[in-house]
Amino acid sequence: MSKTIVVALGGNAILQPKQEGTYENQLNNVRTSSKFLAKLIQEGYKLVITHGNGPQVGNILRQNEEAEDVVPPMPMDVLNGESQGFIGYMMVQCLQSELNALGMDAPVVNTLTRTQVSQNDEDFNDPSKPIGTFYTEEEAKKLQAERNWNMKEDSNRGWRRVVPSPQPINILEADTIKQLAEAGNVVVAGGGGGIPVIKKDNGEYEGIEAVIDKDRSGCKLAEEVNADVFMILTDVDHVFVNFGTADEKALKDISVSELESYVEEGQFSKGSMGPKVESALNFAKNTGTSIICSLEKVDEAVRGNSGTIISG
Ligand SMILES: Nc1ncnc2c1ncn2[C@@H]1O[C@H](COP(=O)(O)OP(=O)(O)O)[C@@H](O)[C@H]1O
Ligand SMILES: NC(=O)OP(=O)(O)O
Repeated sequence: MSKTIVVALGGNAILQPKQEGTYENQLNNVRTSSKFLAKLIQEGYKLVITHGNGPQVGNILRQNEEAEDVVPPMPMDVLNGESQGFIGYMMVQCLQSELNALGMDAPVVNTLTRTQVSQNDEDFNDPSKPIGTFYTEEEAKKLQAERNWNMKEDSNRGWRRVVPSPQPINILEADTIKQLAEAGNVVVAGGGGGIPVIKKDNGEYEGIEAVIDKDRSGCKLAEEVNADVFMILTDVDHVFVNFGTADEKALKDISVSELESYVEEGQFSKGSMGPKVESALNFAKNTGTSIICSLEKVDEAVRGNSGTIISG
């Protein structure tokens, strides 16, 4: 039986920090990403793809705020839903066309996905999720003072607005996603970490304003669909220790306990590599193999020849 891989595709793969952010920019990036993802399908893996939305949801939020005098702004859970539709649409178009070009006829579907979170999550008091574009420190401090935005430095790449990012508890559509994948569909799901919802006392779900980290929700999704492998695709070939210093060292094959000791040293930053390592560790501890690698080397990594490969 063919193995199932859940892939979490980095926001960088859809919109790079230095790009303007036009539809054409993003469509081209998704087209390129699809070529790499199609290799996994060509090799016979069942694929569930989740993706980031940090740049996009930040831009949609900005559009809502700038136009608030003429169009009523929508809450952030709705904006997450919009970004799932927008990015999911591009992924379905590009991946389907790439598969057809390779002579494969697997249907590609995008599933609107909700992720349950807790309204008591500590990130609501100290937001950590960077969204939207990058600013200089001076611009960031001005925006913080004038617009009351919460601004933080993002992995030495500049300053960004941050919003609450609660831990995912449960992927509400997981069973449907699993059935779709088992039936031979390529499934795009849980985009932007899923639409954050809380469960009320009467058992109903209600949206809450936040952006869930897609690596964390991707791990939950991988657990809930019983994936064999959880791959986090980003723009670096490996996880590094002493990242950005003269002593930096790439991690290749690594055990859970060794990687945990680097986490305890504080090697991985909160808004970028931290959640990836945390999510990869959780999956490797409880379920299967985790791989953090670059999108471009995804097929090498799945064969064990690139990336940081974490096993129990
Ligand atoms: N220890 C580390 N090892 C590798 N990359 C790191 C590390 N710490 C921070 N990074 C940064 O994390 C970035 C990837 O995180 P992020 O931009 O959030 O990814 P994505 O958008 O692809 O999900 C890399 O481009 C790199 O600059
Ligand atoms: N939601 C999310 O994790 O987005 P990015 O990967 O773009 O930060």
